[in-house]
Amino acid sequence: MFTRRCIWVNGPVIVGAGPSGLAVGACLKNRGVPFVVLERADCIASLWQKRTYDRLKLHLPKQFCQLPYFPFPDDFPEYPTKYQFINYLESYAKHFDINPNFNETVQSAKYDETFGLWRVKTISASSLIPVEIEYICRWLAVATGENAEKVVPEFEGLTDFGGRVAHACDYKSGKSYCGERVLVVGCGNSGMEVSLDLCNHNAKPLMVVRSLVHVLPREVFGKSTFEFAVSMMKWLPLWLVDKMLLIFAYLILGNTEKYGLKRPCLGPLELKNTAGKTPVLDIGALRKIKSGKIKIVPGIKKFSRGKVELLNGQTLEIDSVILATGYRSNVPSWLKENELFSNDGVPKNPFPNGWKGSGGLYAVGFTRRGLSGASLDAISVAHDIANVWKDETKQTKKSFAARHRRCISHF
Ligand SMILES: Cc1cc2nc3c(=O)[nH]c(=O)nc-3n(C[C@H](O)[C@H](O)[C@H](O)COP(=O)(O)OP(=O)(O)OC[C@H]3O[C@@H](n4cnc5c(N)ncnc54)[C@H](O)[C@@H]3O)c2cc1C
Ligand SMILES: NC(=O)C1=CN([C@@H]2O[C@H](COP(=O)(O)OP(=O)(O)OC[C@H]3O[C@@H](n4cnc5c(N)ncnc54)[C@H](OP(=O)(O)O)[C@@H]3O)[C@@H](O)[C@H]2O)C=CC1
Ligand SMILES: O=C(O)C(=O)Cc1c[nH]c2ccccc12
Repeated sequence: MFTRRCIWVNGPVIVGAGPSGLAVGACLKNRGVPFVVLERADCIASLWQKRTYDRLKLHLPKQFCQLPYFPFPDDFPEYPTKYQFINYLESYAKHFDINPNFNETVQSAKYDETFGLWRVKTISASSLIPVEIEYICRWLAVATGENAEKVVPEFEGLTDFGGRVAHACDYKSGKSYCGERVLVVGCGNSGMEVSLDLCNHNAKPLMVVRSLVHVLPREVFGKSTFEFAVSMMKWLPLWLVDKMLLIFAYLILGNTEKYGLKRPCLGPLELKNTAGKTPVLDIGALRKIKSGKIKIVPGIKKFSRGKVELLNGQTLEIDSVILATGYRSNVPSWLKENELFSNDGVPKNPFPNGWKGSGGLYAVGFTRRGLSGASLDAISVAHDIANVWKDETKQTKKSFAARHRRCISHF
């Protein structure tokens, strides 16, 4: 049973209260534009609060991770812990007085051509009886993130496996895996860091590497690799910066291919830009791979009770499986639109041209450039909305009320 409500918003509706949603909210506050933030979870930054492991730290230096108009505290380390980052985001929301509507999942959003307005339908689970709400607004800012849903591939026989199977987003610590042989599927930053954490808790990780991967040292000669790349890109073409990164990686890490980690032909930054594949920034997993504490294994053929059969024909006994197989956007499941967003749920136009659609639609945080990309989007989006909002609110309140009434009676 549902009760129904309809709400007019005199400003944008922002979907998602992660760093992107908070950043665009803060930028709008600075310009005096009212808004509503809708969040499916019961807290801000749910990815960071609920779907990350305990020992996670930001892997880019802090100056690339702070949001607009509110710097990190001076005493933050170069790589803040997830708890420090969450505290910062809580202070951010408080500082800008952003109060999202929690436990409210957007089910659909559709542009109403007749009225030139967005109709955003949600289900709110805050009270005992779920409430269906329709928000009506001129602007819609999508901030649901590139990591909204976990990717769980299908594997033959996995249902017969019998042991514990978890996605990396549900992994907290290696403590409960102590002594176990754990198959970690995937070798992105999650797979590498989960494997390292398992090692540190005396578990025995076997990491599946089915294709090619760039592993870079997090620092080159005491300076962040990412920072070095960003400064070099001001002067040099991307391919040349990539070549330099690969030379440094070779000098510092050696030939990773020797350990089963073959590099793609495209350089790490070019691959990030074209395919969105993030290079691994190594924080110690490679040392464990070299010493044999993390074992690299090829792709999976199938599972059976307590066992995995690999593509090279080898069968291994394992106790548990962790799927570090990545994430995807959920935009196609609720946004009825196909101009700004592709079927994959990310903007069709690459950075820096993917933040604006038509009819007052915006995307924040889909640049494949992490938190710094989200901040840039937020500034552009708020600037754009604020200009139109000011013009439109100059119209008499009467005309707004009339539009609002007509639109609601239509509903
Ligand atoms: C483990 C991990 C570590 C990372 N580390 C870094 C790093 O060090 N540096 C960096 O720059 N980037 C990092 N990233 C990238 C990451 O994408 C950003 O840090 C950041 O979280 C993106 O913010 P966002 O607000 O766009 O998305 P999210 O943080 O995912 O927030 C989106 C919000 O939208 C909500 N939502 C989704 N669908 C709906 C719906 N239908 N209705 C209502 N609400 C909805 C979600 O509940 C969520 O709270 C990391 C990512 C992961 C997975
Ligand atoms: N410290 C930090 O700040 C951290 C940051 N992150 C960030 O979070 C985001 C997500 O990272 P992550 O979770 O690692 O996801 P990724 O998408 O980066 O990696 C997914 C991995 O899973 C593999 N995979 C997928 N399907 C299969 C399959 N069927 N069989 C075998 N392997 C498979 C992929 O292999 P293939 O390449 O062959 O498709 C790839 O190695 C990234 O942007 C990352 O940088 C994550 C962890 C820590
Ligand atoms: O951590 C992530 O997922 C990011 O997207 C951050 C990021 C943006 N550009 C990069 C280039 C190399 C490594 C990480 C990133």
